[in-house]
Amino acid sequence: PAVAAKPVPSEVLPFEAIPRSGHSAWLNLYRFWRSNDLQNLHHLMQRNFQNLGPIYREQLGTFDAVNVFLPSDAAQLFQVEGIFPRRMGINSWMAHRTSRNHKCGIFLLNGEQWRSDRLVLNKEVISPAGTRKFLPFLDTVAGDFADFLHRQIRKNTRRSLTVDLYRDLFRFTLEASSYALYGERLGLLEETPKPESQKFIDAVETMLQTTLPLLFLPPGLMRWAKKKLWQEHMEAWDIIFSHAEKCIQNIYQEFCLGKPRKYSGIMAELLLQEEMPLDSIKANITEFTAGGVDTTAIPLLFTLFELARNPHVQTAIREEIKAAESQGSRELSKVLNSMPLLKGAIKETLRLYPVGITVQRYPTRDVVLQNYCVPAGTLCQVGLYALGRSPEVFSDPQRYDPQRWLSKEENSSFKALAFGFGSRQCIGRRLAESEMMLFLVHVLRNFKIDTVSKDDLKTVYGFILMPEKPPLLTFRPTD
Ligand code: HEC
Ligand SMILES: C[C@@H](NS(C)(=O)=O)c1cncc(N2C(=O)c3ccc(Cl)cc3C2(C)C)c1
Repeated sequence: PAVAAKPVPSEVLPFEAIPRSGHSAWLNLYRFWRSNDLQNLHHLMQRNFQNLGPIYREQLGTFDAVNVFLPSDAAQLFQVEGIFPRRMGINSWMAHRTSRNHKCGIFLLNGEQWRSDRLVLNKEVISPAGTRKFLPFLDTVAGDFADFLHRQIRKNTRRSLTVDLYRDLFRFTLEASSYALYGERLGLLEETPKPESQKFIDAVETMLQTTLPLLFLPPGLMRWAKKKLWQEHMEAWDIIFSHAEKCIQNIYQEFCLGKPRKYSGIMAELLLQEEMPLDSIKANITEFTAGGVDTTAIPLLFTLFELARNPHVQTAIREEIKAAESQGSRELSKVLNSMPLLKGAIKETLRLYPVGITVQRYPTRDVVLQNYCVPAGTLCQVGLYALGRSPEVFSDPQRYDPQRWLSKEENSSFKALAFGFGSRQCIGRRLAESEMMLFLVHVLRNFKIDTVSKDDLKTVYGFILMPEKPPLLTFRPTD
């Protein structure tokens, strides 16, 4: 009998055939440095996708990655990430922990160590039950911020306030996340905040800024090639760790003197549970303290700007907030879940301004991306900036339209990737989302927000995506 002809699979192309950006690895790195182009990495990736197509390979010094941006390819990477998903390590951060003999938090851990810490932390930091417990703390701080703005306005004769909110937003996110983590107020929203906390905020910014130029260098080289930068980086880390150490000591001492009877923050719960050694709790709480400042403040600034230059969207969200509140004061998590448009605004901000511009994975087995064979162990990156602004993925991508997330279609299908995906996604996701939503509920209920410039904000990449110049915003009381 004739053998049935087997269907010919459209043959998968070899790995070496993937289009490449730039030239040799070291020449590329040199060009980046000389042209200070690292801060435009997100724009360069977008241009490479436009010129080379939906997949391309990039070599920068020792860094060698396959870049994709379509949701279907992100889904493929999720399928092969395994039970210990991995991102590229950060040499300068690891070097600091080793030299000071600090333990690493889950961001820097991998394998079994990562998984065992992550599973314990999930319960207090990202689970719905854990989130419900710290929501009231965030709500208190968001309310205090609205009062802080009212106090500033009363100082003016014109009953309005035009301000660069950049520094105030950093104080808000540090105040809010510290309250959720330690159950303690830092007092950053009062008239004279303690200089020590401002020093911490500045140290986080310096650390993030100095991370980028060191990112693509092997440890040995980075100490000598960029001596001054290296010292600045180490000093910033030492300030970060000493601040976190002080907060942790305070609560640990109180804990030893008598176990708190009611919920008093994430750190206290971790101490009570005794499922993690103290030095691991410290390492992770330090990551959360430092990781909870810029990452949440900057998207808030972008959201305020977009609501200021899209007054109709701002009004629609204000109506949604009033409607949600008129349904009587129910539990905070229920109130937040009855504001889909506000949630959509957060998603819209993170689509256009993704704080982390890529999600990285090492496939645990060979995977086919855009019909090319990508071997297991190859560093792959999903370009979130290109994804969020691609007309192939979002209709009318330039338009700030929270409504687009209310339709079933947009929500699923690997399009909202700003917090990553799977078991290794951002553990601070619920903390960040809740902080931003509660902040906007209190601010939008009390103030109308305006801005003069309607032009797009230029963005720069400094290990986090931020505005080149912070926008000037005007706040006027609504009543
Ligand atoms: C309180 C701490 C905290 C806050 C706030 C926070 N992050 Fe994270 N984020 C982390 C930690 C810790 C990790 C590493 C998680 C891991 O490796 O298990 C992480 C990882 C990530 C990742 C990588 C996820 C992946 O799948 O690899 C992304 C993307 C991310 N965060 C985005 C964000 C965005 C966007 C915001 C704010 C709008 C934010 N983060 C705010 C702590 C935070
Ligand atoms: C910006 C984005 N980059 S990412 C992870 O997507 O590549 C990101 C997202 N979520 C959290 C962070 N963090 C920080 O900012 C930070 C500072 C100091 C320390 Cl000790 C730990 C951190 C982490 C990694 C938590 C950074």
